[in-house]
Amino acid sequence: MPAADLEDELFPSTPGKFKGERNAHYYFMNRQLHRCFASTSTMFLWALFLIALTASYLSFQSFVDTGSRYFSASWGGIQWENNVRKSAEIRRSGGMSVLVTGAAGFVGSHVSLALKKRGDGVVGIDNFNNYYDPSLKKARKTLLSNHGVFVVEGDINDQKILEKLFDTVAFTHVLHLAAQAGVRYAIENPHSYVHSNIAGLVSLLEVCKSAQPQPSIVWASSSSVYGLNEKSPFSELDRTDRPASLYAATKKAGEEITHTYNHIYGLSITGLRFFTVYGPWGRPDMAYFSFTRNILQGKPITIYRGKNGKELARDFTYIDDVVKGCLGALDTSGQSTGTGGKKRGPAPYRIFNLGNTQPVTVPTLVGILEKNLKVKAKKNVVEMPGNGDVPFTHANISLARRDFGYKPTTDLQTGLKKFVRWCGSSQILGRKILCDP
Ligand SMILES: O=C(O)[C@H]1O[C@H](OP(=O)(O)OP(=O)(O)OC[C@H]2O[C@@H](n3ccc(=O)[nH]c3=O)[C@H](O)[C@@H]2O)[C@H](O)[C@@H](O)[C@@H]1O
Repeated sequence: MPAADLEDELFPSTPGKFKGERNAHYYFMNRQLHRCFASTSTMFLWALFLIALTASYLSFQSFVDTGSRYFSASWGGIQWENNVRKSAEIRRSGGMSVLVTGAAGFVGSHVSLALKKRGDGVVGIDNFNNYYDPSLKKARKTLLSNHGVFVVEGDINDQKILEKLFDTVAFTHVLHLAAQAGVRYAIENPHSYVHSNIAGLVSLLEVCKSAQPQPSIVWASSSSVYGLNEKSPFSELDRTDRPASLYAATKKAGEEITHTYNHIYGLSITGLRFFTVYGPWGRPDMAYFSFTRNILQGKPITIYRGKNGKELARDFTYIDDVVKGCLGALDTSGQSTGTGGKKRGPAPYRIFNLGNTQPVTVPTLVGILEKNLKVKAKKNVVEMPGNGDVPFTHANISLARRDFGYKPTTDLQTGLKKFVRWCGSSQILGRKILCDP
């Protein structure tokens, strides 16, 4: 290598260095231009190369997406459509075809079964998330499938799947139960509440408002919307603007959002405020269920206590009573009035409490479990952490009684006895997966 070149390599020149020497300056400019062009063309080639690389990556991605959609789609296709249509078939005069969201959930599976048994058409949708053991949800799905109810695996945030369902079946009703449940979990995972209870709800309502014909909608609100309300029993006319948890706030938001869709698009809306629903096939995250499991496993349970040592109380409501309430609400929902996404007249907008009207304290609940399980609980009594709980709930149910004859008949003693029996039965998951040590 010539010395000058070597020098250039070792000490890269700057324009200022050669200012006084004309030749050297030209020589230098030449070299710079040459370099500049050389580097521009190299850059150009690199750019071309990168563009080609990106293009081939994108087309590969779209191939993979199309391929995986084609090969692994859990919905769509002739067989799938046949399953949906068959499941939605109405087998009684004056019957309904109902899309049940959250059908593999606790309340969803019970109501789906009850609808099917009386001859209504039912199609379920559920995202089988892992908020609690999804094997319980799969087991509920199997139970439903054995009774002719098809449950589609999908998320209510996916409007395409919802549109496909409405393209396949002209649902007369939607029973919307899919939600992120649980009061205290909102501290850990606030976004899941917004995702399911707000975004998911809007996604569903968007599809319902455009459906031809529009379905009537019955959906699950919650007793938690009463929040810090102290007036007892809770009436639908009481204040619900002081939620104590994000869960409650999203359910309250749901009541407002559904009102908007009723007002603008003429969707018939019925919101049901469930009061701590319990029973067989229930949710393992709820106190009665987790207490049962811990007592059976010899583990301690934590009992929360309110201010000044006051015992917490809930208007625990047995699942069969809630099922009757859901059927009553569906039967009396009235029709939506919109077509082509436009309201043609006023449509019903209703809200009902579905409670038991007999609040029971948490220590009493534990006592009943101990009696049924024949095991003493190891109790840790602690002050209620400020994570969303309210001290008590108590439903006034006169509206639901007046409008569809809602009348709960199962007290906590009887209901927990049935739950414990379910837990102990061998042919189902209850004892094996969820209750056994
Ligand atoms: O009524 C409702 O709307 C709500 O009812 C239940 O919420 P919650 O009443 O809090 O039911 P549990 O989680 O079973 O708790 C029942 C009672 O046991 C207490 N508890 C819970 C857990 C625990 O470890 N210890 C304990 O003392 C709670 O503070 C509460 O007073 C459901 O989990 C919600 O999804 C539903 O919306």
